[in-house]
Amino acid sequence: MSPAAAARATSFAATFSASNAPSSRGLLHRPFRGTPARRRAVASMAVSAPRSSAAASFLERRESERALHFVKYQGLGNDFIMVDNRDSAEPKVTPEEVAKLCDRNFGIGADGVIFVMPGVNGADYTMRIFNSDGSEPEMCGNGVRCFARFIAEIENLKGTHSFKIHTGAGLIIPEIHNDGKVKVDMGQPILNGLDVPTKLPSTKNEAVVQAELAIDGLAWHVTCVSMGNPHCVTFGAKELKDLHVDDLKLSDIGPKFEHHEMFPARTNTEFVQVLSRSHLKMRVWERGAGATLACGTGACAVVVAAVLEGRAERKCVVELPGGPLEIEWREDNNHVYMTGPAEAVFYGSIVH
Ligand SMILES: N[C@@H](CCC[C@H](N)C(=O)O)C(=O)O
Repeated sequence: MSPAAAARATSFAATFSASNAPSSRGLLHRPFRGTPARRRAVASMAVSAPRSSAAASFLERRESERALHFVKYQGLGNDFIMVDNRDSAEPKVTPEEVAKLCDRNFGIGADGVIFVMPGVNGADYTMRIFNSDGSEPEMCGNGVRCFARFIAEIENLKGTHSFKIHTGAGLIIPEIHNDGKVKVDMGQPILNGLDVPTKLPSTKNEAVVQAELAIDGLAWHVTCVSMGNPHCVTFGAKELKDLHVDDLKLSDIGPKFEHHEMFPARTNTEFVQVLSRSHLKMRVWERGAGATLACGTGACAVVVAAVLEGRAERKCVVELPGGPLEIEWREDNNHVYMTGPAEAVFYGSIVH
């Protein structure tokens, strides 16, 4: 069955509504209090025609049957369907269903689905994320900022807050600031090539720095970094004078990195242009999601790689197609910190 046909065959139906519509209920039982921009975004997704009582009762019935409420969040255009899964240690949606829900034509459309689950090992919460192809990565930087804002919404918390989040990459600590931005302690980068993992030989102690990777007749110089999930960072190839990231055809070249035999767990790939020693521009091809507008773990890996290659300072602004992230790789504790936005864009329910 083609992916399109498979998506059509889904037993899910998603109904979208502004959360202050009369029939909105479940996850968030209160009016949407977003900024005007957020309200506009929500309104543009809502069905604006007045509901007949028959339609209203149909929607009420569908919602009360086995509706799973979600909130769609985005961080620099990296978008996620957030599910409140605090009452269960099992995700409420299967990986196959995730792929259908993330389909931009036949589903809700998203780069992934994120579940807020009960905390373990002393953490406040557990985050599980699934890519749009249904695969489960260890971590997601933009996702964890959305996760923090989503917790604040469902727990009705105002102002600054920080949480201990258990993830596949260990303990991650996001901190919500007064301006709504979220700063995240992303932990220490993993540089040992075998742990990234990559089969490329190490070039600097155990790290893989500026190693050659042959793709499409070019010898790409790559540095491999794990932020809990694997990243292959390149600033160019031997045969290329300068890399202009806007000129790349990511859908051609990205999959060749992602599925290269040197990456046994596949890889995320970042293509980077150095604008200055504190300003980098990148585009990303994500494992399991393809070209996205932003990748938080990717931006962290880029700064680590740029420092290892002597191209940049430890504190940089990283420009992504969806906007900038502030990244710092601190020398004193070896942790990487990421600061950026995250916001709710609309509310809806999935009917099983
Ligand atoms: N967009 C994310 C990364 C999501 C996971 C990634 N596709 C993987 O498979 O490792 C981010 O912001 O970090």
